[in-house]
Amino acid sequence: MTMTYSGTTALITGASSGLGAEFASQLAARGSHLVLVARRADRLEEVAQDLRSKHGVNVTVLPMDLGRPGVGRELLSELSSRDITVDTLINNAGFGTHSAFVDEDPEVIASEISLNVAALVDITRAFLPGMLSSAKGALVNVASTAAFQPIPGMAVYGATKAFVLSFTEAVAHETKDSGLNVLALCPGATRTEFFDVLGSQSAAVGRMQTSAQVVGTAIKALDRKGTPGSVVSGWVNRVAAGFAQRLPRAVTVAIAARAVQDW
Ligand SMILES: NC(=O)C1=CN([C@@H]2O[C@H](COP(=O)(O)OP(=O)(O)OC[C@H]3O[C@@H](n4cnc5c(N)ncnc54)[C@H](OP(=O)(O)O)[C@@H]3O)[C@@H](O)[C@H]2O)C=CC1
Ligand SMILES: N[C@@H](C=O)C(=O)O
Repeated sequence: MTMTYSGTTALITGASSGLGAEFASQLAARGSHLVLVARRADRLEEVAQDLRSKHGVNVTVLPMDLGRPGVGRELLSELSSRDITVDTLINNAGFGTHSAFVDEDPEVIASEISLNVAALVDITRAFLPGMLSSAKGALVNVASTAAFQPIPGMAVYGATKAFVLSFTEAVAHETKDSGLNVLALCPGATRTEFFDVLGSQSAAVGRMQTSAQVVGTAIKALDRKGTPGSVVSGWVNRVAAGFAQRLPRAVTVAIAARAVQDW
């Protein structure tokens, strides 16, 4: 059953680059109006202008730092004041850190948890009631294959993504009869600005996918009758995630420690 996005509105966090910009592009191509959020206003405007002219959809740009308490309510009241109702929410903004935990900067890891976990939960809580009553859209939370095992060298990042996966699958179950499709998207290494922000390319495990492949996986999963609570992008990543869930925990930690290099 193909989802109909035409005439609905999607709020996408982290839409100034990478997977967020690609979600914006694929949803606009299906006729969805957009609300784009991230910190870099110029990059959001570039994405917005391109999609307005290609697809004739309404695109609202909200430059905002989401790594602060209360962002869910702030976004909701800003959009209510503009009479914009959100049918689809793509919680995509996030970043990673890569070093031994003892060497991590306490302020940076606090921001990482605020953005990857606290903001995602807060924004979901703020918009879920409206999305449940609309029942025309989807909630997609971007987790990672990092969610399937502890990752020495990326301890905080892996834990934030394990949270996102667990949280989203639980919400998917709670809302399964509501008409809202809820999905945790688990990409493996993907060619975006993620590894530049991380400051290391050696944390990329396996063959890189493109943003188009990863977002295509999510859109396809949402189109399926009986959308799963989570989906892993790419068959190699699916096999690896399957092993990670079946092997003894000590073995998966040791494998992850070797796979993520230079920490
Ligand atoms: N690339 C990969 O290999 C993988 C990525 N992921 C996940 O995918 C998601 C998207 O990352 P990806 O596209 O790869 O990386 P990018 O670095 O390209 O995109 C990250 C996005 O998040 C936004 N962002 C970062 N910090 C904030 C903030 N404080 N407030 C608001 N927006 C913010 C950035 O915009 P701006 O700087 O303008 O604020 C940007 O739009 C993340 O959750 C990441 O963990 C998961 C698995 C693999
Ligand atoms: N899964 C990616 C990040 O989330 C990675 O391979 O590092």
